[in-house]
Amino acid sequence: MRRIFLIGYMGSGKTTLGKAFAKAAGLEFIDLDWYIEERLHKTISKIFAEQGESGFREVERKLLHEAGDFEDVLIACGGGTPCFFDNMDYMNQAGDTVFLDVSPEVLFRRLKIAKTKRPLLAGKSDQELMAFIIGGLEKRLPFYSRARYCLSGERLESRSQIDESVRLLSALLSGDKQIENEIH
Ligand SMILES: Nc1ncnc2c1ncn2[C@@H]1O[C@H](COP(=O)(O)OP(=O)(O)O)[C@@H](O)[C@H]1O
Ligand SMILES: O=C(O)C1=C[C@@H](OP(=O)(O)O)[C@@H](O)[C@H](O)C1
Ligand SMILES: [Mg+2]
Repeated sequence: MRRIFLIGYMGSGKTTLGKAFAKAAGLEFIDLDWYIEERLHKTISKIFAEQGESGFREVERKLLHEAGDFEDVLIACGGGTPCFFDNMDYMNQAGDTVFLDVSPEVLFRRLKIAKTKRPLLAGKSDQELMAFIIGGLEKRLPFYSRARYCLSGERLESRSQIDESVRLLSALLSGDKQIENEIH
């Protein structure tokens, strides 16, 4: 039985790489944000607007546990998932956790064009967005760094880069020490 949790900042590529890796590995793919939206019949932005961030975090925790019961699954978390309650402990005991590591500059480039669906970023100017990413990463790294594995998520911009990252993740999870040396 395999259960993999992908974690990392917004825009690090959890959804993109998770979907591609699950397909290649024959695992079910669950994007936690999409799962929440389906179960509640509401967008993430609507949940934030109606229940505030604390309401969203309660729902996120509950549905993380629900999805975390499934077997042979890859779960792409939301950027904040590991940073609330005992979610990181839960994921580390339920399966393999992988932190997708991406620099603030690359996150900025990706998130600049994908702000609207992310309520924490909506309406921010370029300067505010960059400051928010740097500050957010600083606060969240202590949680992200508790993942069992770490992989660079910088190269996910084309089909061939995604395929290569799928290969690297597969080698990392199968215990290839050389890959661990390459990425650290
Ligand atoms: N080729 C690309 N060029 C620029 N941005 C991209 C490209 N592919 C994806 N993105 C953006 O980068 C972000 C990262 O992808 P995603 O998998 O959604 O990250 P996460 O799930 O970690 O937030 C997405 O918001 C997406 O819109
Ligand atoms: O970082 C965060 O706190 C969030 C990240 C989002 O997921 P992605 O990381 O997939 O964008 C989503 O869960 C919500 O908007 C909050
Ligand atoms: Mg996502």
